[in-house]
Formats: sequence, C-alpha cells, structure tokens
Amino acid sequence: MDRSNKPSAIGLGKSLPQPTVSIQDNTVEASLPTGESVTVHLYGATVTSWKANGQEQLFLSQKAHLDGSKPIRGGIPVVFPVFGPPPKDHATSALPQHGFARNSTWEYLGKSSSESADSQGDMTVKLDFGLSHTLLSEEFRKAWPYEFALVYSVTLNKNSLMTALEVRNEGKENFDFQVLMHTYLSVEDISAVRVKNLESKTYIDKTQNATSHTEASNALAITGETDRVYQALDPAVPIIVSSAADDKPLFSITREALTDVVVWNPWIEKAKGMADFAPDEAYKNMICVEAGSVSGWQTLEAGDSWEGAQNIKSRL
Ligand SMILES: O=P(O)(O)OC[C@H]1O[C@@H](O)[C@H](O)[C@@H](O)[C@@H]1O
Repeated sequence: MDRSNKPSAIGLGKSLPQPTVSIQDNTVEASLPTGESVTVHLYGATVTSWKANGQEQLFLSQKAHLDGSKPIRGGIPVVFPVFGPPPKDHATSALPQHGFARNSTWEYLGKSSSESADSQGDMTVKLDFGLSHTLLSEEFRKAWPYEFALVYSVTLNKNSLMTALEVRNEGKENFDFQVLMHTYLSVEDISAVRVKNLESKTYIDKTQNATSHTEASNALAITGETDRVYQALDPAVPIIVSSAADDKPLFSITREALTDVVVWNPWIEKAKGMADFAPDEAYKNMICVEAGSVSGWQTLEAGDSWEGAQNIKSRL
C-alpha cells in the first residue's frame, strides 16, 4: 500500500488546482479538485462521509448523534482499546463496549497533500488526528490508566480512502489492546450484495454463542442478522463486496497488520432495538466490513509503536 505523505512538489502548486480543507463545527472536510470528499468529526475522529464517483460511499444513520453525546452510528468509528464488551478481570474491564476512542474528542493535527508520480496529476490529501491520555476524560483515564498516543490518518484519493492508526506506548508499562475500523459501507440493497474472499476461513459467530465455524461460501449472502469475526486473514487479499447480479465489485478492502474482519448487519429486530438507528429499514442499506485486530490482544511494550491500516477502493 502506498503511503502518500510527500509534500506537494514546489512549483506545481501555482498551476494546478489543489485539495481544499475546511474546519468548522468540530468537523474537518477535505475535497479534491476532481470532486471527491471526506468529512471527519473530531468526536471519535469518525469519518462520517466519503464521496467518490459522485456518490456517498458510507452509511450514516438518520438518527446518528453528531453532538458528542454518543458514538456516531455510521461512517467509520474507531474501536480502541477493546472490541465488544470488555472481558471481566482485564485491564479494559471498566471501559464501555468498543473502548473510548469513538467517544473521545480528538485533536486535528493537520493536513498534507501530494500528487502521485505515476498518473496524470492524481491528487491525495491526508488528514491527521491525535488522541492521547492527556485528552481523555477523567473517567476514561481512570478506567485505562496507560500513557498512550494514537495518530489516525485519513487519506483521500480519487478512488480510495485509506485509514491508518498508529498506537504508541509512551509510558513505562506494557499494555494490551485490540483495534478495529468499524466501517459502515453504503449499499443499495443488502440482498443484492455478496462478500467474497472469505471462503474456508474460520469465523466466530456472535449470533450463535460465539461458536467457531468455517466459511463454506465463496460469495457470502447476508440473509439475516450477521455478526461474525473472520480470523487469521491475509491482509493483502482484498475483501470484496460485489453486486450479486453481475459480480461487479462495489468495494474492495485491503489491510495492513489487521488480520481479522468483522461482517455485521443487525437486520430488522436489532435495528429496531437501536435508538440511534433510523429508519428501521435502513439495515438494508448498509453492511459493516470491519478491519481489525480483535481475536487476541496486541501487547505494546513501553516505548514501542504499532501501525495498522485499511484501504477501501470504491466501485472499481
Ligand atoms: O452498538 P455498537 O456498540 O456500536 O456495536 C455495534 C456492533 O459492532 C460490531 O462490531 C459487533 O461485532 C456487534 O456485536 C455490535 O453489535
């Protein structure tokens, strides 16, 4: 995966239109001269919109709380340092489901932009966000008293969105963490999509008492509530969300250092049970494909850092 963090070449800036970045109401929005855009809320560093090919690519519930009172239902919430309900007798036990990253206010660290050297002036803009123990609420700091820093980079280019998270241990003690990018992809009709490249992979089915299974399908159809953690995947092999009608890829997701992928759709009953999910029928318009490291724990030694990323290509 290419990391695009080179500064713009001196001299080109004057003649070519440049990406624009605007900051208002606790959101940062970046747009490319070719029309693509991304919006990130400082609350959770949650990407709430990604427009490409003239279309919104991410699902956002009509009742999502955008005022910092609840994690945002839709877009790409960041899950850290625990996935799901925290286990008992663990360093994360006192944290809420999915940790604190999605319900803390991050700092905007700035932007960088570049042009790809290989194609005709394709632009890239990267937005960086930070969260550290000093920015956490008193409550979260008490519940997870480690000295850490997160740097989350959201990189937009013409056909893809990359999100990368660096985790740094700035303290004197080791800590364990799980991490996940909880991406809500927008689809027209859940019954008309398939999820590919999961065949023969082991998954934990959270709808069946967390039992272990092997995926039999080479093109998984979602036909009811689905909540599965696919494990030990090769991050370089893309998970493809394709159209059932013509097998055309709608999204392709490659990862770096993220070997688990959660496939989640609440279906109708669970959708009705979530106060911030609306309309109820909108479960048909989304599929979560969540790249993470959640099967075990990453141990980060004092002074070390770790980095994971996903790259989502749209309507290839
Ligand atoms: O309602 P939350 O906390 O945002 O979680 C949504 C879902 O997130 C998924 O990642 C989990 O696998 C599900 O079990 C969970 O229901």
